[in-house]
Amino acid sequence: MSILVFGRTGQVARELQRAGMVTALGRAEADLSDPAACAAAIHVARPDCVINAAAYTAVDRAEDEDALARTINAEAPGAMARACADLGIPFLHISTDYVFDGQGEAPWQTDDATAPINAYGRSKLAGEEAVRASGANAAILRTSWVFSAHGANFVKTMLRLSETRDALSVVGDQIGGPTPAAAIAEALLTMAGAMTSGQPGGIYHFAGTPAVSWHDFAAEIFRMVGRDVALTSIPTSDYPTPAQRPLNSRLDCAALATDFGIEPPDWRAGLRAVLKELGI
Ligand SMILES: NC(=O)C1=CN([C@@H]2O[C@H](COP(=O)(O)OP(=O)(O)OC[C@H]3O[C@@H](n4cnc5c(N)ncnc54)[C@H](OP(=O)(O)O)[C@@H]3O)[C@@H](O)[C@H]2O)C=CC1
Ligand SMILES: Cc1cn([C@H]2C[C@H](O)[C@@H](COP(=O)(O)OP(=O)(O)O[C@H]3O[C@@H](C)C(=O)[C@@H](O)[C@H]3O)O2)c(=O)[nH]c1=O
Ligand SMILES: [Mg+2]
Repeated sequence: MSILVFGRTGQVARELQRAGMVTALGRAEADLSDPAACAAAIHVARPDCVINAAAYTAVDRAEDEDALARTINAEAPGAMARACADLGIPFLHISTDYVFDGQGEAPWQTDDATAPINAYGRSKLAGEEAVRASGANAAILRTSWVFSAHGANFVKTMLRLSETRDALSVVGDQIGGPTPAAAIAEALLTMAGAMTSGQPGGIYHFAGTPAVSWHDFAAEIFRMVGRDVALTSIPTSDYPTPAQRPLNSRLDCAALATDFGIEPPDWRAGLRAVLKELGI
């Protein structure tokens, strides 16, 4: 099975290249700010399946770059999905917990109403809609709080800050599931195999378990690495950022287990593996 991946340097893109026999297109080969070029790349490659692992992921910056975020996160995936529909091949796309408004405490179901509260989330929701409208056999995998040894993520931010600071304040009222990029790659490859054999896609959730606050995630990072950082749990109101973030990011992952046999990963095992890879 030949799999074409958009994205080469990103967290999930790297893990896809490590886990499977895939052809990865970096920004130089396919720039998502040019949706037609992405569609053309699919027609040239004629793969059995396409996975989009590239996205505009700078949540705060998106507030000022709404149009660019929309082109990359919505128009480009839409064009990719339509190319896959033309070729009759499956398309797998990654979305986010940030399509929800974060109200309540119940884990979000795949068919719960979406209502993004920031520009990144709105661009990702528009991407979901473009993919669903394409007519392709498409899967949209919503995940959250992605971390790996590479790229920019909360684990690496905490480790970096702890080198120069012995006290940190981290929000304790945003709750979600940290998700290892390697587990997302594995899930996508399993889904790609099943969909290439005819299984229908749909919207699915996939996040690490158990759900925690960013503060408790940070505490576990420092506990595992044995760094003595004085951590204070603060409310979101004490950590102002350009983009508003949802308080409740819990994702109900049951459908993916039922339909594809993929269970949510324990993020603590994933964290241990990432710290080992970082040599800590
Ligand atoms: N990170 C997270 O916490 C979460 C991510 N997601 C979703 O998961 C998916 C993968 O995210 P993740 O691996 O963390 O992403 P990263 O932020 O690690 O990487 C983003 C990737 O997209 C590429 N990219 C960005 N802009 C363009 C462009 N114009 N043309 C071509 N490539 C581009 C980047 O390339 P370059 O290096 O050249 O910039 C990079 O390879 C995305 O769909 C994201 O929305 C969902 C939930 C949480
Ligand atoms: C650095 C730092 C962050 N924070 C807070 C800010 C924020 O609420 C939370 C996490 O910070 P980040 O900048 O990593 O969060 P963010 O980049 O918004 O992470 C999101 O990225 C996008 C792409 C997604 O799709 C989401 O699932 C989610 O992973 O921690 C603190 O409270 N103290 C700190 O010292
Ligand atoms: Mg970020």
